[in-house]
Amino acid sequence: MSQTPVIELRNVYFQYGDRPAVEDLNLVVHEGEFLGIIGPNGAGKSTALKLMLGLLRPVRGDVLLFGRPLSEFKDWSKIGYVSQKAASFNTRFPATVTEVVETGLLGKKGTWWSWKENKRRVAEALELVGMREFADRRIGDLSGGQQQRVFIARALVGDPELILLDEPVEGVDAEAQGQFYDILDRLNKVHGITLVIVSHDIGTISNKVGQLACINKTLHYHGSPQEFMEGGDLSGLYGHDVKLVHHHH
Ligand SMILES: Nc1ncnc2c1ncn2[C@@H]1O[C@H](COP(=O)(O)OP(=O)(O)OP(=O)(O)O)[C@@H](O)[C@H]1O
Repeated sequence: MSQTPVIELRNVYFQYGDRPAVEDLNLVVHEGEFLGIIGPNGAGKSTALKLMLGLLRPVRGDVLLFGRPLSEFKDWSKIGYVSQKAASFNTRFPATVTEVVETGLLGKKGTWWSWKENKRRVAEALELVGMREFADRRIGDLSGGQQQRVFIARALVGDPELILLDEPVEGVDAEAQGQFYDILDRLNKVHGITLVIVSHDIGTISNKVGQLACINKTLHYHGSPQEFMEGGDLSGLYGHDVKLVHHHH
């Protein structure tokens, strides 16, 4: 296993207008990890993810991907992203499942596969998320949980080493959430893909991930989910939301 972190945030600072969203944030993610990022509403979790993806540039501090500063990093095909917006996808959008997954191959600089190779990759990605039989269905005709699996397939189709997911199971029913986490677990354990997932749901996420990072502008905790749950006093961080902590299984 390589020692170079997959993601490294060093004293990262970001603000929208004059309101800081991320302050002095340090975070290291190693190859093969399954990291959950939690924190209260407006804590800067989505902002942190966008900083990792180069969608936002830090005002101060450094972001390194696979050991390279963001400004030098070009290997975007190594990274898949499932955005928060995927959950509020316009269900009247007329594309088929195959077409949605194919968009994950667009914009992958330096890769130009044949039509046949593209088809093979799409089929393989759909197979991995158990959605191959839905290939020709319209995305809008699927349930929320099935749509989310299609969005994972889209993130997977370029064969990434790292996938970042921003609250991907928001609004998805409990059974579909379970299936979704099973897929993530397999991608991580069997395929060795490093995963970073942002979630509101501390109770569920703590049972799924290997590492937990708790962010409220800056990093408040980084370690095992078990220790975090046993550690107790989150009131300083969560205020009235501490009740969520009792939701462990
Ligand atoms: N595009 C934007 N313009 C201005 N302010 C923004 C923008 N995006 C986020 N913010 C603000 O920055 C702060 C951090 O937002 P962010 O979405 O990163 O938090 P979050 O932890 O992901 O929140 P949530 O759990 O509610 O999704 C919030 O106060 C938010 O209102």
